[in-house]
Amino acid sequence: MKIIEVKDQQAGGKAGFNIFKEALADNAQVFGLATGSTPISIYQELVASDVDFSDKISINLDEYQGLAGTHDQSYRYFMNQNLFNAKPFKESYVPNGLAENIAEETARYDNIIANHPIDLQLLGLGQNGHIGFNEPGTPFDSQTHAVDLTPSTIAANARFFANENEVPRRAISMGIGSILKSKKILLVAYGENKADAVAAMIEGPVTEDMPASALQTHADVTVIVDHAAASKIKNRENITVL
Ligand SMILES: N[C@@H]1[C@@H](O)[C@H](O)[C@@H](COP(=O)(O)O)O[C@@H]1O
Repeated sequence: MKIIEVKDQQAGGKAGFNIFKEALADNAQVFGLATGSTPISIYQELVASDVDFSDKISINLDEYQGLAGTHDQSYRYFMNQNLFNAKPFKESYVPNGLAENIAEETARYDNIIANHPIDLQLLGLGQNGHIGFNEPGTPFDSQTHAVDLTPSTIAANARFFANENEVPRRAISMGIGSILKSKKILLVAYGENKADAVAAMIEGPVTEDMPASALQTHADVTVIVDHAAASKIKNRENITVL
């Protein structure tokens, strides 16, 4: 893994933006995208730039079950607000949170991923080490699946809702197996509350108890962290400090 340590989220946004630019220069066609507060500074850099995604495809990691794309906490809505309205793609896929037949929806999504191999996958990191909504215990070969969110994820995501009761209990997520098929992966994490998960992801055992540790098995992963998120990494020789 290539580890880049930056001063703050703004600097992380610029470093992440450069990786998107490199991918575009390398003829990337399909971008795997993420939600949460972490990717916002990268999206701001993309929106402010002359980057053109109008002939590219995006595939998002996940969506809450039960929320329409027009709900202001749905991930479709988040993506429209933070990126797609300003930088439209030729096609932007997000799981359908209102799908009645979940098996059909997950199969449809797997088909989309199979038909559009992801060139660059952007990831945030849950405090418990989740990537997308792949909670601890998710098999490393998983495809798109329905997820029961853990109490810690529900509590962590409650900050975006009026109260914890309004946080959906279930989601649809791209699987770890699908994420690992991406040509290149960029994971971003900021803040002290991510420091344990960051260290475990990079230096801990590769175990399904720590979903992000699966990234140790991938050949092309870049991690962008701020000082606080990097603070528990033991081997500092591998870190490029910008
Ligand atoms: N499903 C998303 C993840 O994809 C994201 O990485 C995580 C961290 O969010 P934040 O970046 O706001 O810390 O939140 C949610 O659970």
